[in-house]
Amino acid sequence: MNNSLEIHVISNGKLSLQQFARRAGSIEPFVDYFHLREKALPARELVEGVRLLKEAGVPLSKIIINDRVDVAAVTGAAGIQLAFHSLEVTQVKMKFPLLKIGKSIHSIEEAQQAEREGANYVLYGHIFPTQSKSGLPARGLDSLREIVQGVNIPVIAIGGIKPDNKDKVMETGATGVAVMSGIIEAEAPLAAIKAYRQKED
Ligand SMILES: Cc1nc(C(=O)O)sc1CCOP(=O)(O)O
Repeated sequence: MNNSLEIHVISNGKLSLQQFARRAGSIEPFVDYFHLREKALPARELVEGVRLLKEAGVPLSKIIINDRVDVAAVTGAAGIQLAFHSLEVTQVKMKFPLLKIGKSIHSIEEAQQAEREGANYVLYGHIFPTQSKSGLPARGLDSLREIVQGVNIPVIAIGGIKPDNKDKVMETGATGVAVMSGIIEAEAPLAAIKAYRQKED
């Protein structure tokens, strides 16, 4: 397998943790990172979610927790995905220097600030129209390219990314893509992830 495209798969808050873990386990070799993004769940259930992921064959080195630094810390997950309402990158970095820190950003200024603060990568979107962000205009490939050229850390693109548009995303210089509905909600997640991995030679 050619792993040049970094693929992040994000939970959607709709599947049970058991379902998410089972599907994650079935596609684990093809995925670089799994994000546990379950805004409605309390910390204790998120910790259980990490346990289920590990049981399904997903190593801690591939698990990123959304927002909840406490959950990342106690589980030993590899990373944390911070949003605008989360703790600041600098605060997290000071206490947890080994944690991989991703910051969700929506402008070039936010991207550059995240880089200055020590984020390991930024997540930028939404690039294409997506049901997850209906009503908000998509930011498009040109603005993604501007972000990529404006920082020295990896940029992961998110929002409406499908097998037939991921090559255009990669052409901007983005390091990878993050996908919610296109993989984990697919009827056949394994076929779906393989479609994202095609034509990468
Ligand atoms: C979780 C999330 N964050 C976004 C952002 O723009 O920051 S877009 C998004 C949802 C992406 O879902 P899908 O892959 O199904 O389009």
